[in-house]
Amino acid sequence: MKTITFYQKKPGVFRFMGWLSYGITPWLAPLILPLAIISDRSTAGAISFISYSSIAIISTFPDSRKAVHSVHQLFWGQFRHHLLSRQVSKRLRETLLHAGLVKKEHREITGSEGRTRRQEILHYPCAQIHKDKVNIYIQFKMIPGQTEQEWERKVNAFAHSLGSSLISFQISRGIVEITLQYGEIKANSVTYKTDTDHNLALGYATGGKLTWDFEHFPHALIIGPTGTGKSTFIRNLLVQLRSEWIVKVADGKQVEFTHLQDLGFDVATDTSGFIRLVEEAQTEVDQRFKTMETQRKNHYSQINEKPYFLVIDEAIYLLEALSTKKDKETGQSERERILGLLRDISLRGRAAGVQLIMIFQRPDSTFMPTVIRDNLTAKIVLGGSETALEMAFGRDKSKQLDSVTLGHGYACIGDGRIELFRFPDYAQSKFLDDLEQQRSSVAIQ
Ligand SMILES: Nc1ncnc2c1ncn2[C@@H]1O[C@H](COP(=O)(O)OP(=O)(O)OP(=O)(O)O)[C@@H](O)[C@H]1O
Repeated sequence: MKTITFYQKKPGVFRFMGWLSYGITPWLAPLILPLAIISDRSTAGAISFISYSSIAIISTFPDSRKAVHSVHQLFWGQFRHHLLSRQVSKRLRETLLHAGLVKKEHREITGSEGRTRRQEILHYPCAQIHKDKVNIYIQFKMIPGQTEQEWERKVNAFAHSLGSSLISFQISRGIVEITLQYGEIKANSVTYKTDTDHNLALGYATGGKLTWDFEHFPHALIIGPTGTGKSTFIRNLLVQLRSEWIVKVADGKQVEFTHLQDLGFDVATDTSGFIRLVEEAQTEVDQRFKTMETQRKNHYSQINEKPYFLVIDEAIYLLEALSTKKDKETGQSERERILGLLRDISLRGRAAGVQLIMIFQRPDSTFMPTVIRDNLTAKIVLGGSETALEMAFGRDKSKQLDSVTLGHGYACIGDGRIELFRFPDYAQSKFLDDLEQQRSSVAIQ
């Protein structure tokens, strides 16, 4: 994280010249040093010439060019950093002034000729500014006499003046903390899980990696209309599921995950397979509960069980295909029965370590009754469709969300904040290669 200096007054030209000279030091040094040290001008000139020629020759080789470039960056970067501090400070000073957050003091000043004039002195709040590749973090110390309401009313002005979006804002004990996002969230690399912790990375948010702690916030609901990168996102999740964990996949589209069968995964592609996976998962919940009861334990890890994932892709296709004809004996249709089992898993799965990951192309309350939806505590919407956001996060919260581009989504874990995040593009072929490699390395061990 870099620190940006906040100049309460416009820095003078000498400071600018000072930083500029510092910035070009590596380029001036071969000229100035020989002239300063050697009295014979022609010898000094020859040394300078040799030094510059050597730099030019060195720069033709890629490796040594890198070294020359990093020396240049070391010095020039400081000058650029000064320019950035000037620019940011200027914008902040203007914003603070227009927002009325500056204390003005008037003093009578008597000149040498004995004439008195009034001078306005501006007192800006002290500020600490830091930045990383995505965010700017500003911390202001309120001037005594200012109120929190005065700052609250003006907080958006800081985002506008720095051309960023407001991520968070907080006031406590006279300290105002503002986080602004100015850069694009980068999500270039797929996350491979190397630890055994019970969490999965969803992607990258403004504060860094966004992780889903599935132990505390069980089950995920993922909604993404076609073409929003749903399958890509799921690949990013699946690759993190450790090989000792139990993973079952119901593939409603019958294309996306069928290849996983070749790698030993239990994949169902038709209705009967889907029914089997749901029944098995629910039986697993029952059995784990029974074992926990007999052993007087209250968590699946205490009975040496591993996390169990039932991933249901394009759940609507699978649920739609289930019969709605009521059974004479039970009075329940097949669809109602399966929804009942899913509801049970969603309710009791946490303690048993059985997780549901349900993926929908379109939100539909028939196939996602509120009672199940509410128990899927990690909610993820890809592509930002209005209805999908509304269904996942509620009308009030979703109103504030902008539409997003491909590769982005919104996630809300538990009752937390809705976070904009980005996930990496991850081709099917690379995903299958990665899984194959993971499986073979486990086999070798
Ligand atoms: N994070 C990303 N960044 C850039 N491009 C992406 C990203 N995710 C997906 N894409 C691209 O978007 C296209 C659609 O991706 P994907 O097939 O995962 O979407 P989908 O929602 O599953 O679509 P469908 O429902 O039609 O299968 C692909 O060409 C993919 O390369």
